[in-house]
Amino acid sequence: MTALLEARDVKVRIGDAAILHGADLRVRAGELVAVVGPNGAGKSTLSRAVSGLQKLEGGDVRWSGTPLHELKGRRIARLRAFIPQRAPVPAGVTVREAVELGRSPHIKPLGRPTRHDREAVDRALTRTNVFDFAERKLTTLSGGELQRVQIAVGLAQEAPVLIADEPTSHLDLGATASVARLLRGLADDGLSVILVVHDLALAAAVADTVVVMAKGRSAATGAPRDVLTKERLSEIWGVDAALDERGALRVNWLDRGYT
Ligand SMILES: Nc1ncnc2c1ncn2[C@@H]1O[C@H](COP(=O)(O)OP(=O)(O)OP(=O)(O)O)[C@@H](O)[C@H]1O
Repeated sequence: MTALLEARDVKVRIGDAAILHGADLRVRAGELVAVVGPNGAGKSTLSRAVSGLQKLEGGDVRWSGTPLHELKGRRIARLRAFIPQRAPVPAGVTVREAVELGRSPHIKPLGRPTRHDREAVDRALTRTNVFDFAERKLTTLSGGELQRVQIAVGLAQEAPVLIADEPTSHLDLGATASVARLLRGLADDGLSVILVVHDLALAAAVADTVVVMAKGRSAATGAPRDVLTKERLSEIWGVDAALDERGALRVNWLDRGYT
């Protein structure tokens, strides 16, 4: 099957620092890919670079076969929706108004939203279970509600690939599970999802494919069980941990042999 995104040997330099120097990322239709790795490994930079939000120094990035540099503005916005780690929460804006902004790649400058645009917004509000508070201001929402709204903004864009950068990083367990179920459900429905995430237990539970980033490179890619091995968890994160027979992450939190 053709990959919707195929990124090879991605290189990014910021100032004097080589941030990425050989990262690969690929996603197929209906696949949920989790990008994991320690702090500073380059996960966010990779997700931004393949999305066209961070200048590339090298590498080959293609969306449905088209090189990224040929995809400007509305064209790239129709191929991928990017949900940033810290999306702005402007005062006075309602949930519905925020989600309507997700339609902007489809509405001509000075054009008016069509019936299809309004339906796409309603579908996104419903799918993320935020329809009931669509008229509330963003500033009144809990962290979990706000994150589901950000996903709704992405869904309203109706792009075949959704990229979410750490959508669960500030959420409690219940809100995290809700976002995890939502993203898995979207992938089961055929959307491609790239999830940048620290939580290895979550990645192991929901992902079809895990990409491990370390020191600016993609160090391993494959099914969670093949990639999140005891040896790799020890080598890259310095912890004694492994997936159990059901694929759940078990961590030996207090092992004195690891510092
Ligand atoms: N604008 C920037 N200027 C300078 N350095 C940057 C910039 N953006 C990122 N970096 C550096 O690039 C490296 C990778 O950052 P990145 O945010 O991609 O990592 P990450 O794996 O997502 O980390 P975390 O899990 O902590 O969010 C870090 O060392 C970071 O300090």
